[in-house]
Amino acid sequence: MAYKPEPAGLKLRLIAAQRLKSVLASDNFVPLGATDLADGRDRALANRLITTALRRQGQLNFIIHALLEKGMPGKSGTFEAVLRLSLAQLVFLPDLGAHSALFLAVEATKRDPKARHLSGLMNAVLRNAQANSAKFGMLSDDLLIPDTFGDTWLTAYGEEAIDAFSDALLAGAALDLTLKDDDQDLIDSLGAERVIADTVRIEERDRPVEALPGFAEGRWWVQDAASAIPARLLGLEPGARVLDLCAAPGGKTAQLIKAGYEVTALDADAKRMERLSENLTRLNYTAETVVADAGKFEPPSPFKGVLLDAPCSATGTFRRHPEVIWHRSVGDVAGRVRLQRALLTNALRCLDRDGVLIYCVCSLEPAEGEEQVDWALQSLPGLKLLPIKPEEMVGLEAAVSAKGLVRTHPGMMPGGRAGGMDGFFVARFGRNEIG
Ligand SMILES: C[S@@+](CC[C@H](N)C(=O)[O-])C[C@H]1O[C@@H](n2cnc3c(N)ncnc32)[C@H](O)[C@@H]1O
Repeated sequence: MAYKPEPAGLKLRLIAAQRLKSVLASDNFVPLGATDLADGRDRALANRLITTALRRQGQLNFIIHALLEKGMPGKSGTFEAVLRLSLAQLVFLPDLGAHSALFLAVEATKRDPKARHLSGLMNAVLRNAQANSAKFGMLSDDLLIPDTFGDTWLTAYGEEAIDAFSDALLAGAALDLTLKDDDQDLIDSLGAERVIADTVRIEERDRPVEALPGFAEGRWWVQDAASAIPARLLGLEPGARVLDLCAAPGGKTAQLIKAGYEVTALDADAKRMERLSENLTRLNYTAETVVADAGKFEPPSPFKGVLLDAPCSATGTFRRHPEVIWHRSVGDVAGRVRLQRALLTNALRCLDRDGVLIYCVCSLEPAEGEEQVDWALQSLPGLKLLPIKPEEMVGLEAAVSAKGLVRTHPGMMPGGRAGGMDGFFVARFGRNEIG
């Protein structure tokens, strides 16, 4: 049989389709790396196709609904993923050319034994999409945010913020780092800009994180500007014993060590704790590590500080994980709310009489943030609110509410910088005498 070379661009689409398929089936999105696809240009293109398909998921749902009369065929292998990647290219990435989208989608479908019989349908649907691409390209951004969250967010944050959320979803996130030591030469060599406190931001990079200056020497760690806020608000004396509950992979643990505290880092997930240990080793930091359930942990003696970065819906991370807003249901949020209450209750048991407790979540849901504070103040008489003051949040004073709670969202500009930040909620508590 004559050797038939593989069409250029097919391999990257097959690999991209597998990754997208796994994310559609509920995996977290992890960009393709060199081990997935060695060629850097192919990898960049494959990641661009996947991220466009994920960020535009709401609009693609609309288009697919309009084009597939009988809905998505069941048990059809990579058909849906290939279709979404190809629609993303045809409608939203016109610079990549329509021909390759069509031709390679059909080729990719033919190579999947479970989808092969649908190559004609793929061709017909994409031709229809091509004919209507101008119309589809003008679909409303309102489709980008699912109804599950759209209404709550509109009530909580207002229309202007929601528009900014859509922009942020499409733009993705810059790379924020927390510096171990302040060094302007390092910041310059990273091509970074200061954001707030010890957070710097890299807008564009041409290398993987591990190849950036200072990584191997442990001079910084990756941490979104919003995620770096909670640990700064403990405000204890250096040397204080601090318990980091739900600590892995250790971004906040590293900050607590940097602040001079004696840190115990706890997480229920042993594998994630291994990552925490590796991260601390790279940074030349040390902490006591414990693998345990934060809801049941009984420390030998109470801590001056407890930071509870509770498991949550993670909707605030949608700039880097656009899939979360499609994966999470109202029921998921309710389940996280119950877990957070159990963890908060035990966090209080771990806290010294004059201790400080930080509760935070990377969620945009008031149910996991502001409403949890209302619940805690009513249900845990041992807790009192220690309001956070705007002057503790230099460059982000607007994130502090009248009650002294911190709420960030992707429409905010930390330090006046464009590019947004994750959605985060932070509350600070102390102990009541009766507690
Ligand atoms: C938001 S992540 C923590 C991020 C971390 N604080 C940081 O800054 O790098 C939430 C963590 O909670 C952990 N977790 C979930 N349920 C837990 C439980 N019951 N007890 C302890 N850890 C738990 C997860 O394994 C996960 O590592």
